[in-house]
Amino acid sequence: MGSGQWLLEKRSSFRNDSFARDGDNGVPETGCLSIIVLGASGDLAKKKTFPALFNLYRQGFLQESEVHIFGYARTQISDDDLRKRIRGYLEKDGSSGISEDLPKFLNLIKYVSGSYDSEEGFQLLDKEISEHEVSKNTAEGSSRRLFYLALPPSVYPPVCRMIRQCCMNKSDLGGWTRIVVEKPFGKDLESSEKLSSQIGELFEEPQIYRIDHYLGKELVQNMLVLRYANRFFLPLWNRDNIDNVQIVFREDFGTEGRGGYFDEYGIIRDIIQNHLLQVLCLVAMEKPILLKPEHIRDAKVKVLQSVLPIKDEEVVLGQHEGYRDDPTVPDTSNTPTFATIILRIHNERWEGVPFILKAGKALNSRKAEIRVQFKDVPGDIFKCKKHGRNEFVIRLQPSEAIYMKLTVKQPGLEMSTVQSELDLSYRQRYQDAVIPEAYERLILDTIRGDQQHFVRRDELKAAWEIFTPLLHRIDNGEMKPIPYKPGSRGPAEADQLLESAGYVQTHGYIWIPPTL
Ligand SMILES: NC(=O)C1=CN([C@@H]2O[C@H](COP(=O)(O)OP(=O)(O)OC[C@H]3O[C@@H](n4cnc5c(N)ncnc54)[C@H](OP(=O)(O)O)[C@@H]3O)[C@@H](O)[C@H]2O)C=CC1
Ligand SMILES: O=C1O[C@H](COP(=O)(O)O)[C@@H](O)[C@H](O)[C@H]1O
Repeated sequence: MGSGQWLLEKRSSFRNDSFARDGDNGVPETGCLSIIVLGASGDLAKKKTFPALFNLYRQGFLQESEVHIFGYARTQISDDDLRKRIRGYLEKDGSSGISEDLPKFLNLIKYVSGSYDSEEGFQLLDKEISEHEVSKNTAEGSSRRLFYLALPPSVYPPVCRMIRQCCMNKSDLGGWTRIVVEKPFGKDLESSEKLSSQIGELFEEPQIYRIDHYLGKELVQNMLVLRYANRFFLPLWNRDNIDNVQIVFREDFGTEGRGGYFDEYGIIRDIIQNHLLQVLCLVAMEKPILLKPEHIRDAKVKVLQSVLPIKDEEVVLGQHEGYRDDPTVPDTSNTPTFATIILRIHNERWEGVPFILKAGKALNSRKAEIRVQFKDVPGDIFKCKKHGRNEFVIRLQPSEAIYMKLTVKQPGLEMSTVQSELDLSYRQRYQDAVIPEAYERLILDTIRGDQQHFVRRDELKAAWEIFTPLLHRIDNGEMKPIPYKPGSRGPAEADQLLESAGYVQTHGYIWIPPTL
């Protein structure tokens, strides 16, 4: 077991309550905090992890007097080289005060170089962390160590082993050691379970934060509030009223230098099995007993376990033309860059309602949304059908909004009807609010010990159970993607599938986000 003492998190389930945060239960949440970004030389670290940490620092969540940030990777660079690499990404938002805050933040960052599977580098890392803890006069053991694995999953097992052997918090005086792991967590059920067991032998579940950054998005976090704090939705949210649900992710760019990674995984593993499925859970789950992480995650697991096996005829795969021109993508690649998949939930609430998950790269727009389409009005005396159905749309990005498409009387002397909307556009309604980046919020949760917005092991298993048979059929070449033009809507067959599932497109109506 090496020098690291086995440290269990000293948190009760009450501590996990998202409304019961720092300092509950006698666990000190102040004192030295070391955040270690492993894979600090990489893409995610510079684009997301360090900028999120900087934003937390600027808002006072990371105090200079107690926090230190360490970058760790194999690349041989100096502290200053790392600072230079990330500087441009931190300056990006250009808000006032950045020029004063930036040097102070960069000064908190130290870089340690070492391999991912030998003790030498991790012993050096431990020495640096300990020196920092001592310099802050932290009693041994009361410090907090957060390891963020911004690394390919192939190195998670050796890295976790090294952390465990060399870098754990040394005693049990109320501090903690936590690890954050990125998706994709495995490639199928078997590999994911193997990875879970390997990490599970080293860390307890409360120490493991499996991040899915969609769970940190403002309107994803709003989902349970909308559903359970508003009387209107309660009686409507079921098979009696809802005809179909779409959860859509579109990007108007391709794999952008990540072709090698993407080709190994494809759009289902990259977006659908994790991000869109997590959103589906929040749309479809039953009400949790309480707003505590374990109750919420229990409810999510339950709905995942009620998903029926995917039928081949309810899947359309696509690959955009030009995808294989990327030198890191094999000429014969069968990897989908687009997929529409219908999931069916076998329970009292959702029997017969298709949940249409759609994701694609190199399409005609960038957006992510949840679109709940209601059934036609029975005994329709206004001939509303010709205008389209009621829809409740949650626009996750860009331009966060919640709007409801409904039929109203056309203003004027005539009694005619028209499709309109009730619109809650965030930029207009909350003009002074700054919507935090998903990573920012989730990293703060890891520091606070709140696992509500992280994926539990059994949830991950249930998610892979749904997609593994389909993924294996694609990997074996039994299902082929249809070519589509970059900048298009994807294969026409996907729209046909939507129609056959019952989705009725509203013609002649486009929601235009209001401008100030
Ligand atoms: N980039 C993104 O936008 C997103 C990434 N993710 C996930 O985050 C994690 C990190 O992603 P990203 O930063 O893009 O990855 P990178 O490919 O940039 O890898 C990060 C670092 O890991 C080291 N590394 C790369 N390949 C290997 C390897 N085969 N063996 C050992 N070390 C390696 C490199 O550091 P060095 O050589 O210096 O040691 C590299 O700088 C991945 O799990 C990814 O799926 C999730 C969401 C979005
Ligand atoms: O996890 C990933 O997400 C991004 C999209 O994230 P968003 O927050 O910009 O919607 C995607 O581009 C990438 O392929 C995927 O790995």
